[in-house]
Amino acid sequence: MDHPIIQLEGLTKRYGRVKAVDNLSLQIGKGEIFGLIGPNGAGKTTTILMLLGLTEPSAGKAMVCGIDATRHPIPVKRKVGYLPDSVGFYDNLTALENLQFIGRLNGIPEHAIAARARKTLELVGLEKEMHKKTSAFSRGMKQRLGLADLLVREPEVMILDEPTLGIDPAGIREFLELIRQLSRQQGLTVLLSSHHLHQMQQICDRVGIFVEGRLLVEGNIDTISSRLFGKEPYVVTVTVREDLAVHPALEQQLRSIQGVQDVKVAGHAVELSCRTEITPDAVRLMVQEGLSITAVQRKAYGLDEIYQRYFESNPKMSETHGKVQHIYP
Ligand SMILES: Nc1ncnc2c1ncn2[C@@H]1O[C@H](COP(=O)(O)OP(=O)(O)OP(=O)(O)O)[C@@H](O)[C@H]1O
Repeated sequence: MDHPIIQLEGLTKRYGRVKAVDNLSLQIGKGEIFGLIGPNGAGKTTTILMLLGLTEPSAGKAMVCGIDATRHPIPVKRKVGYLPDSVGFYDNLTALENLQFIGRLNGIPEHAIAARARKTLELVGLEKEMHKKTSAFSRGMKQRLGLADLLVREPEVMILDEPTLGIDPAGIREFLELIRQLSRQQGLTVLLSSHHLHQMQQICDRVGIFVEGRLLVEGNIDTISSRLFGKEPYVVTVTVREDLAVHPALEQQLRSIQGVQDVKVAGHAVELSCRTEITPDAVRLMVQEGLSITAVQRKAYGLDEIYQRYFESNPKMSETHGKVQHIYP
């Protein structure tokens, strides 16, 4: 990577006997959206705290925008905006007043504060609500205001910890889209920590999977997926209108198609596992048998499956021998 904005080298944090973060090395480039994924206690928050200079590492280094976060925490805080999972505001002030107050605290010149606060509220989609008191704000509106609170300081890096917690589904979509736009339009680097794998899949350019303080794998989701599941059979589910109990011969007919490894018939659906793409052959056969196809769905291996493979069944952990897998496209 040419110009990493975040550079972690051998970063380690011990709390007594617990290694909350264990020898973490990672680089994140300008404008990237990077997702930190892992079960509770994996070390995500501790990593964030070290990046912000709020916790001192036991070993290793965290550099942000070329600044050592441990030695120079104050200049780092000027470059990094942190959105915790829940943000507090002065309830008796309006959104605009809250933001102006934050601007003043952060040394924005008085003549520039009002215009910058308004512009930022427009950017996060709160232009209509800027004169409302924040006591009347919903959770989603508060998260947007949290984002504005961070953006008004014009950071280079945004660190967001579970930013969509408690927001409704439509609000989540809009919020994620907003983060993506900000990153793309302003070249903002985003570090996102979340347990919501679907959301992470939608928004992240790269993810890192943590467990017990160690980074097990990092890379682009599609690339990790094809590495992990590239040799798996294709799994296709074909659904029909008819009850397949009255077609007892179908299973055997499908098994005779070349490339088919397994066939499971249940109710109105057939699940085919195959070495090659045989969906057209299977569908043709089923139509010839007089069946009415209502859906054909190929199994996709996304972040959910990757996560499951890494922790819940855990088969790959021993193969990594404690080394991180850097997976490049
Ligand atoms: N101040 C502390 N004192 C002692 N142990 C701590 C402290 N902070 C974190 N830990 C321990 O460090 C480990 C990593 O915790 P951390 O909060 O970084 O995990 P996390 O991945 O952010 O988890 P979550 O998803 O629950 O937020 C855990 O075992 C935790 O108990």
